[in-house]
Amino acid sequence: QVEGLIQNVDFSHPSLNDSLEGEIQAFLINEDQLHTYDDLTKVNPVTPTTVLKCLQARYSVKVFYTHAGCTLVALNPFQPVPDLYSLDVMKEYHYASQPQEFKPHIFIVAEEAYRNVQGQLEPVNQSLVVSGESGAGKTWTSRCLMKYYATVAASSSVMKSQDTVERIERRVLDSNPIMEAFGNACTLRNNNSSRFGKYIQLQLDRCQLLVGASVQTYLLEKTRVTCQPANERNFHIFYQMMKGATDQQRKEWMMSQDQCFAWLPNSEKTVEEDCFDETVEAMVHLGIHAERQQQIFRILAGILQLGNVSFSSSTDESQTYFLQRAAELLCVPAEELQTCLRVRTLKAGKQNVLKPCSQAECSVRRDCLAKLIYAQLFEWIVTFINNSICADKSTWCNFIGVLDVYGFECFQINNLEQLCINYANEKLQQHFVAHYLRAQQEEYVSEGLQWSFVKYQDNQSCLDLIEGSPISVFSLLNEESRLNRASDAKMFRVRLEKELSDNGNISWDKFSKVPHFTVAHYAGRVNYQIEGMVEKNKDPVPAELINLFEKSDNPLLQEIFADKKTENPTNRGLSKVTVVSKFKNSLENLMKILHTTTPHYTRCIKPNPDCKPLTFKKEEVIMQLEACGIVETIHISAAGFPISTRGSLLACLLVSQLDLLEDQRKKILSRCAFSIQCCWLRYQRRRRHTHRQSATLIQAAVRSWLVRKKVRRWNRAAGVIQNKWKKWRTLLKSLAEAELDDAKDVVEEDVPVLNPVVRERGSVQLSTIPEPVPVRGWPMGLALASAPSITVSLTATGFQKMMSAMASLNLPSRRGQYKVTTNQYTEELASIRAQPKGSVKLHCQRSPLLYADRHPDLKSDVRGFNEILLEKTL
Ligand SMILES: Nc1ncnc2c1ncn2[C@@H]1O[C@H](COP(=O)(O)OP(=O)(O)OP(=O)(O)O)[C@@H](O)[C@H]1O
Repeated sequence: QVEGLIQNVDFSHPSLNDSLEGEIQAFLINEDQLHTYDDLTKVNPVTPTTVLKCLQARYSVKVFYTHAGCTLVALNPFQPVPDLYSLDVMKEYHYASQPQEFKPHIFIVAEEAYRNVQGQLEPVNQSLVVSGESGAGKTWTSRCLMKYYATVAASSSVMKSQDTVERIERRVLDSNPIMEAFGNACTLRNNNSSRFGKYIQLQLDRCQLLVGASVQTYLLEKTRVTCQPANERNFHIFYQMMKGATDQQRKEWMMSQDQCFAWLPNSEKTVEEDCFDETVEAMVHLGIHAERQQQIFRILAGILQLGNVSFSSSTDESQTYFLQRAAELLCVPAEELQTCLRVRTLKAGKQNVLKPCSQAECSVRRDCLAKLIYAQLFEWIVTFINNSICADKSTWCNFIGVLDVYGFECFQINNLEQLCINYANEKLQQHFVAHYLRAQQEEYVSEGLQWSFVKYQDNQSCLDLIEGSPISVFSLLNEESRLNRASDAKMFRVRLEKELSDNGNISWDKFSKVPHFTVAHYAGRVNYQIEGMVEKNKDPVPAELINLFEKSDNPLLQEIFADKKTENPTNRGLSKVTVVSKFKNSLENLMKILHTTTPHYTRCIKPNPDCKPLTFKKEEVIMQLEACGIVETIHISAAGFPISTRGSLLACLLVSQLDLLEDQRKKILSRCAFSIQCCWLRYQRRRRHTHRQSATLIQAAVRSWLVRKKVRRWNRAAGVIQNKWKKWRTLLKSLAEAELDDAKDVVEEDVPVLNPVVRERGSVQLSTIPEPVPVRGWPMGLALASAPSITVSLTATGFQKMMSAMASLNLPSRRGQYKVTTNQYTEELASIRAQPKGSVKLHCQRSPLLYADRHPDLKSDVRGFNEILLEKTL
C-alpha cells in the first residue's frame, strides 16, 4: 500500500517486487550506518523492515529519539538515561540558534513549539500530541515537556517577584504527582499507568513566560475502584495511604496495618509511585490545606470500608461492622446508608414505592456509590488544581497544550471503555491525517500538480460508524440506554446489524455465541462485547444515594454531591447524559482546540512488553508502528518534504536553477548533503519517476516547505517565490530533460548561503557577510536565490568596494573567463561584462546571488538564473 505512491509509475514492471527486496537488502547491508539515520524519511526504501532496523540500530546504541518527518518517534529506554534531560541539555536546545540540527530529542519539539509562539504567526497556540500504547512513555514525555517549559519559560525576577515565579512553576509541576496518585494505577502493562486522558494548557504571557496552566481530563477509568483486573492494582492513592500513613492517621482512617481490603488487591506489591509524602507535599504546595486533606483521606478510607461490605441474606455481623465504619468515615448515618444500598425507591405516579434489592443489586448499588464518590472526588481535585494554577485570563495570551491520551487498545475482552478510547484515537488520527497529509495533498492539487502521493487511510467511515448521525453505534447505544428497561445484548446486536450493516467497518462473527461486534479501526480490528455495554453507558446513579451524601457531615462530600445534583436536576436517579455523549462532547471540544493550534506529534513506542531496560522486540515495535501508521507517515513526509535538510534544499535549487552540463551538475551534487542524494536516487531510480516529476516534486516541496515554515521573515520571501512561480516552474522544467547519474561518494557539507534581511516590500537588503556562512539562516537566502528578479540596493561606496574587491581578486573588468577563489570554494565566472552607467554584468555558474552577497553595496539585478547585473546607485 505504501509503495503505490505516485501515479504514472509503471507498476506492471515484472521485477518491481524483486527489486524492492533487493533494495531493502542493499540498504540493510550497511549495518553499522543504520543508527546514523536520525530522520526516518532518509531511509530508502521506506518499508516496515528498513524503518524497524534503523530504530533497532539506534536503540542498541542508546539513541532513543528519531524524527519521522513531521513526527518524533520516542523509544522507551525503560531505565534512567543519565543527562538526557538535564538542565544543561535543556539550555543547550533552548539557546541553540538551530536546535533542529541537534540530535533528535523531545526538547526539539518543545523548543519548536515555543519558538512558534514567539514568532506569533497563526496559529500561534501549539499542541503537543503525545500518543502511544500503555507503558510507551507518554506520561514521562508529558512530564519532560512540562519541566522544559517550567524551566525555559520561567519568568525572570524582573517580571515578578521570585517568590511568585517559583510558586507558579512549582505548582504546575506539582499537579502531576497529585493527578498521578489519583488517576494512575499499576497495571500488567505499566506500573504507573494513567487511567485517564489529559490535556494540559501551559499559559504564556506576552513575553512567552509561563504564568499558569489548566488541565482538562478525559474518561477516568472509575470501574477500577471496585473491580481490578487480575494481577493489577487499584489507584495508587489507596496504597500510598496504606503504606505511608502515620499511626495517628491510621487510627483516624480506621485502617489497621493488618486489615485486608477487598478493593486493594496486590497490596504487597510496591511500586516507585507508592509515595504518600510526595502526594501530600504536592497537595500542600497547591494549597490543599490539612483539613481538606483529612476530608479527602477519610472519603478514600470510607470507600475502602465500603468494599468490604457484603450483602449476604442473613444479617451478617461483619456486614454491619464494615458498613458502620464506612458510614462513619463518610459522615452519613449508618442505617440510612444501609437502607439506600438495600432498598430501591421507585416512582409510581406521585407516590414513592420502596422495593428491596436482591443481593446482586445491592452490590451493584454499593459499587456504583464507590465509583461515583471517587469520580466526583477526582473531578473536584482537578478543579482545585485548575483554580490553583490557572492564570487570570488577562495575564496570558497564548498557550502550549500537551495532550497525553490513552493509546489504541485491544484486549481479549473489550467493552465500552475500549470503544471510547479507540474512538478518541480515531479522532486524533483523523486530525493527524487532516493536518499533515490531506492539507499537503490538497495544496498540491490547488497548485495544479497532477499526482497523488499516497492513498492514505481516511478513517471517516469508521468515525461515521461510531459517532455518525443519525445512525451509528453511539446513537443506537444511547437510544437503548434511554429505554426504561433492562437491555438485552442479543437483541441489541440484532439491532446493530440491521441498522449498520451498510458500513464496511463493522462486522460480526456469525459463529460466535457471545453478542459482539467487530470494528475495523485504522489501527486494527477490535471485537467489542455487547453484554454490559448499555448499562455502562447509562452509568445510573440512584437518586437516594445522591440525596444521602448531599447531607453528609463531610463538607467535601456535601460539596461534590451538590454539584452532582445540579448536573442531574431531575432527581430521578437516571443520568440523562450518557457516558458516550459526555465523552463525545468533551472530545469534540478538544478537537476544536486542536484545530486552532499548530500540532506537533510525538509517537512513543514501547520496545518490549515486559518493560525491560534496553530490550528491543521487533514484533512488538512493528505492531505499534503499524498501529500508529508511522510507516505511512514517514512515506508521506518523505514524499512531501523529500529534501528536508536545509543544505539539500539549497543544493537542489542550485542544481535545478542552473543550466548545467551533466558533469557540472554532478560536481555540485557531490557537494550536496546526503539526503539530497537519497532524494534524487529515490525519485529517479527507485520510484521510477520521470525527471519532470522529480522537478515538480522538488519544486512543490520547496515551496510548501517555505510556505509552511511560518516564520515571519521568511513569509515575504515565500511570497516572492509565489509571485514568480510560473517563471520559476518553467526554469525548473529544464531539469526534466536533464539526465542525472548516480552521485556516489557523497560528502555532507555546509553550503554557503546568503543571510539577507527583508527591509521593505518588494526590495531586499542583503546584509554584509564577508565570507559564505554555514547553512544557518539559509532559508531566506534560498528564497532569494529562487526568486528570478530581485533588486538589491547598495550604496555608491559599495560599488567602489566591489570594484576594488574584484581588483584584489585579480579580476580585470573585461570580457572573458574569470575565477574567484576563496578559502571556501572556487567560482567560475563565465564572463564579466562592463555595462553602461558603471554597472557590471556577471555570468555565473552558481546562483548569482552569491555574488550579490559578496558585493553587498551594489545595486544588483538578477537577470536570469545565471546572470546578474550589478550597478552603482546613481
Ligand atoms: N524517556 C524515558 N526514560 C526513562 N524511562 C522512561 C522514559 N519513558 C518512559 N520510561 C519508563 O517507562 C514507564 C512507563 O512510561 P509512562 O508511564 O510514561 O507510559 P504511558 O505511555 O504514559 O503509559 P499509560 O498509557 O499506561 O499511562 C515509566 O514509568 C518509566 O519508568
